Amino acid sequence: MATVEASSSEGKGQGVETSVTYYRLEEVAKRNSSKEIWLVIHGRVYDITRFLEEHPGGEEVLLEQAGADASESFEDVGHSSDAREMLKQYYVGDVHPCDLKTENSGKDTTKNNGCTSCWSYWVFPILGAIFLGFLYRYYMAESRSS
Ligand code: HEM
Repeated sequence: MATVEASSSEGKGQGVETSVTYYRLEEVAKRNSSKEIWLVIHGRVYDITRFLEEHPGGEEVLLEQAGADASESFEDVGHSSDAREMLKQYYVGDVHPCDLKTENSGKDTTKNNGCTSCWSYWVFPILGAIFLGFLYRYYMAESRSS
């Protein structure tokens, strides 16, 4: 079982113990039988086995997403805030951080493009400021000479 237990309990009697279980995507992918269905929504892992028959949208759509990342299809439907609230009951853990990284680097090409172009966010304002500085000095020199 490829789970990592990340416990950050603050000690006995002090607030709620917060422990997160991380699951690798390959492990989630195995839970795709009618006996056990897990899926991922926004980096969180849900065991929706007991929810299958209750789902207002039907079993079929959930079975299609079994063991996979259903974030997109979940959002496409435009689920209500009640539906989002329901998710909490089925939460079992988070996707392992290593899998979150590969997800981004593999699919999100805009992120790379964003990084290569981010220098423009500070270079252009600086050049603009220098230009305005020169302009100001020029006008000051002009007004003094006249
Ligand atoms: C554990 C995750 C999910 C929960 C708790 C959930 C919950 C709900 C609820 C409460 C509704 C009733 C309408 C609403 O309140 O928004 C609904 C409708 C629906 N859901 Fe889900 N859902 C889940 C996952 C999914 C996924 C992965 C799909 C994939 C396509 C899906 C497809 C639908 C559809 C098609 C409807 C019917 C929408 C309609 O009739 O307008 N749901 N769901």
